[in-house]
Amino acid sequence: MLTVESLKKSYDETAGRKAGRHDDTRTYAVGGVDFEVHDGELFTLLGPSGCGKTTTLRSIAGLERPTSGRVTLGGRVLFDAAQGVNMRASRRGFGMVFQSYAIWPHMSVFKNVSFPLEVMPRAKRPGRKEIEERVGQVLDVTELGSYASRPATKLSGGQQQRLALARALVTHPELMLLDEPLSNLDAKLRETMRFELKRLQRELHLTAIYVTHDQSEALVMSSRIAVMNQGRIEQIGKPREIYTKPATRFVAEFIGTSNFLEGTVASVHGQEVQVDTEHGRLVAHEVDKAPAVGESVLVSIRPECVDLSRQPRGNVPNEWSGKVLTRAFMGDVVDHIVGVGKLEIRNRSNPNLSIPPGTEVHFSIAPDKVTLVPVD
Ligand SMILES: Nc1ncnc2c1ncn2[C@@H]1O[C@H](COP(=O)(O)OP(=O)(O)OP(=O)(O)O)[C@@H](O)[C@H]1O
Repeated sequence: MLTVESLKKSYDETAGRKAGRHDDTRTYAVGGVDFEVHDGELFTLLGPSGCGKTTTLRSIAGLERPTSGRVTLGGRVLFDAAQGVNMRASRRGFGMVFQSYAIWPHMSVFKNVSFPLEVMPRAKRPGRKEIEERVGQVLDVTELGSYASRPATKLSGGQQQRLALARALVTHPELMLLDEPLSNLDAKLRETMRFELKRLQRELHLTAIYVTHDQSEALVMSSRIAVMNQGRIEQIGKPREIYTKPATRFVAEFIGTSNFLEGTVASVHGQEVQVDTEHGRLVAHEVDKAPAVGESVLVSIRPECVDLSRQPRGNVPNEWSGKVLTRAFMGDVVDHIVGVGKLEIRNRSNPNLSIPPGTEVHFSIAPDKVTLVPVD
């Protein structure tokens, strides 16, 4: 539905002009990103502060003029640097919700939502009756129906956030652009709103681009995630893929926690790869892109895939032993740090298994949970 091709944005245009075409010394906030957003999808741009998420979103919205690249929506060209096309933001017809949800404080809840329809150009503006119907509908789906006549400022934070959403939805936008819309809410409300937003997006079959630096928010809500780092996309995939098969060290580190071991490939048989590390050999199964024998790789193992036990199991692959150094109880899970020589391996278990520091233990890792990340 939406296609973004080779999008670049530098805020440093004068340096670029001085440098000329062949010696570009500009710094790029977005350094060339490509992606497609499909119909009905919630597509997330995820990455640390300053990686270029907002700049990418604002470029799609028409609020920033990209330095180069092309943006199309269903075949309609919104921006094309080469052809000199740059459609005005107001003509792109997107619904936008930002971190500061900026509802209109002097208006009622109803008026906040009806206003965008009332100020539409005369040719497009719906009649009074249709306005009432459409506002009623979006207030219902955002569960604000019973607050219609209340002043907007007399709503809780979560309700104000839903109002911002209702106001963006009422114009029936083809695409919603959401920039950290939950970041002003307290932790508990943020969690509830994640599910509400996801429900709304599904029920209304909305297509949305969602910007966040919060990896758990991205994992919960997204159809697909693009992980960004320093103005570039490191990986695009479904949440489970991004989590279980990180393509780069950055992705593995940014999403969740992981144990990392450096190793060298000892053998490859189809999708089974044996890797020698300083601390012992590991076997990995279901390796999609098998590396070559002798190649350096980074092994990534999620803490919940480290299967800890007091007794050796024997007869299982990837079984190592060590000593518990630290134990941390976190309510629903317990983490153990196990020392293997100089290496520290983090395990995450059900709290039923709680082993005190100083205990000799054994652990194994199922070969399909051993992920090999190419060395950058
Ligand atoms: N108007 C501007 N003028 C100059 N530099 C800017 C401007 N806006 C953003 N930048 C720079 O561009 C880079 C990308 O910023 P951007 O806001 O897109 O990142 P982000 O990933 O959305 O970060 P955050 O999560 O902190 O909002 C940063 O280095 C930032 O300092």
